[in-house]
Amino acid sequence: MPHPALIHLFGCRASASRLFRRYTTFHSDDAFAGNGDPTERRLISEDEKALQDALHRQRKTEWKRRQGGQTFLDHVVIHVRGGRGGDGCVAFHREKFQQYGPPAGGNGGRGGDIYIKPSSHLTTLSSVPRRVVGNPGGTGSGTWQNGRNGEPTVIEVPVGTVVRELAPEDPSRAPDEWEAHEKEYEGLDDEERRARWRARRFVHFPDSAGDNEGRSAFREAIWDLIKVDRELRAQRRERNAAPLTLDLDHVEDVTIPVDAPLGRPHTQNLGRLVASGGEGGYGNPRFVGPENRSPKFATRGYDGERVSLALELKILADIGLVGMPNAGKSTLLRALTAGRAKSEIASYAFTTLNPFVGVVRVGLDGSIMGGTLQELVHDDTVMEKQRHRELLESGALAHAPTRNQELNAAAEEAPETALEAFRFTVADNPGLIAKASENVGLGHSFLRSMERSSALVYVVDFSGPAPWDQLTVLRDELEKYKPGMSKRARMVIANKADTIDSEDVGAVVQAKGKLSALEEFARAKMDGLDVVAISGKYSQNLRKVVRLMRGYVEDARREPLQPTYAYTSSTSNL
Ligand SMILES: Nc1nc2c(ncn2[C@@H]2O[C@H](COP(=O)(O)OP(=O)(O)OP(=O)(O)O)[C@@H](O)[C@H]2O)c(=O)[nH]1
Ligand SMILES: [Mg+2]
Repeated sequence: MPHPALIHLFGCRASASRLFRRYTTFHSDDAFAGNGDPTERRLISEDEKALQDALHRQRKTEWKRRQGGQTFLDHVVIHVRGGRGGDGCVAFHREKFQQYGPPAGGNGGRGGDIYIKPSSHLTTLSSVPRRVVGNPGGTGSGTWQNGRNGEPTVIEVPVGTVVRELAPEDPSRAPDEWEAHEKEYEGLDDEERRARWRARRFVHFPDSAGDNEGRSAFREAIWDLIKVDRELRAQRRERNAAPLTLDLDHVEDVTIPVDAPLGRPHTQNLGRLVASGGEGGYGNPRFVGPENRSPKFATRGYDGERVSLALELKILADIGLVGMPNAGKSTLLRALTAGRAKSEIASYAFTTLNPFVGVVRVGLDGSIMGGTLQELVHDDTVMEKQRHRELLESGALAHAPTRNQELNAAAEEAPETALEAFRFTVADNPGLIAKASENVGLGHSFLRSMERSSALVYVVDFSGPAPWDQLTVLRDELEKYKPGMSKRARMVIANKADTIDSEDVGAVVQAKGKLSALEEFARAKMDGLDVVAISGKYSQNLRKVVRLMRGYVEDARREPLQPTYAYTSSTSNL
C-alpha cells in the first residue's frame, strides 16, 4: 500500500502504486529474478547469487584494469578458422565448330592457412584479433582455370607468448569444423541429413541434380568423398588428442615456401602454422570415366580447420614483489632501479594495475647503479610532478644538467662504481589482498606473470601494528593461486622503516621489538625467510636487499632450467 504522501505527490493512486511497487521490489532484502511481475518472480538460490556477484566483480576488475587508456593484456582466447577451399566448377568446353566439347571446369583453390608469429614490436596482446578467418580459395572456372589459393594470414603476437590449443572439454573452446556441422544436422532424419550433406559437397550443372543422382559415377564420387571425410575426421581426432603448444620466446628466422608470382621471393617467414585452410573442390573433368564422358557435377571446397587458442604473455622477471596495496612495492622498484622504472606511486590502494618490470644494475662495489639519482626521494608521483613543474616554471632547471650528463658526472667522480657487476629484473605487481582468489580487489590473475620468476619477495608495511598478519594473507593467496608457489618466497622486506621517530626512544625500542617478532615469525612460520627493514622512499638499507636478491638470482641461474610452461586451468578471473 503506497504512502498517502506518494498519492498526494503523484495525483493519482495508480502512479503512486507503480512507484511504490518498483521501490519495494528494488529495495527488497530478498533477491528476485524475473521481469518484476510478482507472478514471475522467483527466489534466487545462494549459488546463483554468488555467481552473479562474482561476474559483477569480474566486470568491475576488468574495467578498472583498462582505466587510463591502459590496454595491457596478458591472457586472451582467440578463435581461428582456416580459409575455406574454393568450389570446383562444372563447365564444358565450347568453341567454334565444337558444340559439345569435353568437361572443362577448373578445380577450386586451397583456403588460406593461418600462422602465428612472434614480433618484437608488440608488448601486449591487446592488438591481437579475437577472431581470425583465413582467406577463402577462389572457385574454379571454365576452360580448365583453377581458382587461386587463399593468401596465408599471419597473426602477430609479442615475443614471450605461449600458445596453447584448447582441448575439446574446455568450456571456452569454440566447436571445431566437424562439431559445427553436426550442430547443423541436429534434429534431422537420415534422409534430410543425406540431402544436406550432398548439397554441401556437390555442385551440379543447372537442372542436372536429379539426373546425376541416378548415375554410377556420382555414386562412386559420393563414396570417395565419404572416405575423405573419414580421413579428415581421424586427423581431427589425432589433433584433439595432442593439442598444439608453442612457446614463442624468440623471433625465429624460418622461411617456408609460398606461392608467389615470378620475380618475387618464393619463401617467406610466416611463423608457425596453427590452422590449415580447407582443400579446394574438384572440377568436373576429374569425374570423367569410361561410363560417363560428360559428368555434370563437381565438388565443393572443404572448410578450414577451426581451433581456439589461449594466448598467454609471460613477463620474465628474476624477482617478483608480492605485497598488499600501499605496502610500497612500486616505491621499492623505483628505488632499486635508481628512479629509472617509472611505476606510479600514490597513497591509495591499487595504484598499480598491471605488472611492471624494472632492471636492477649492481655496481662492482655492490651499490645500485644510477649515480647521483640514488639520493632522490621517491615520493608520490603527483607530488613529484608538481614539484618538477614548480621548478620548471621558476626557471631553476634552465641550466640543470640532463639526466645523462648527471650520470656521466657521477661516473667520472667514482669510476669504480660505474662498472656494472650484475644485472637482474624485478617485477612490481598490483596489490594482493585476502580473498583475491575469489576475485576480490584486482583478483590474482596477474600472478600468472610471476609463475616464471625464480624468487618472490614479500613487501610488508612495517608501520602497521602487526606486519606478520600481512605475511600470512600473502602466503595463503599465493598457495590458493597455485599450490607450492609460496615456496618460492625468499625474503620479507619490512618497508617504511623511516616512519619510526628516531628521537623517540620508546618508539625505537618498540620498533626493534616488532622487527624481532617479525624475524621470529619468518623463521618459525615461514621456513626461515630473510627479513630486512628498509625505507623505499629514502633508499635506505637497499644494499643488503640487493645483495640478497643477487644471491637468489645467482642460485636460480645455476640450477637447470625449469620446464618452460606449466598451465593452470584454474587461473581465470572467476
Ligand atoms: N614513509 C614512507 N612512505 C612510503 C615508503 N614506501 C612507500 N611509501 C608511501 O606509501 C604509499 C604507497 O606506495 P606505493 O609504492 O604506491 O605502494 P604499492 O605497494 O605499489 O601500492 P599498490 O600499487 O596500490 O599496490 C605512497 O604514498 C608512498 O609514498 C617508505 O619507505 N616510507
Ligand atoms: Mg604499486
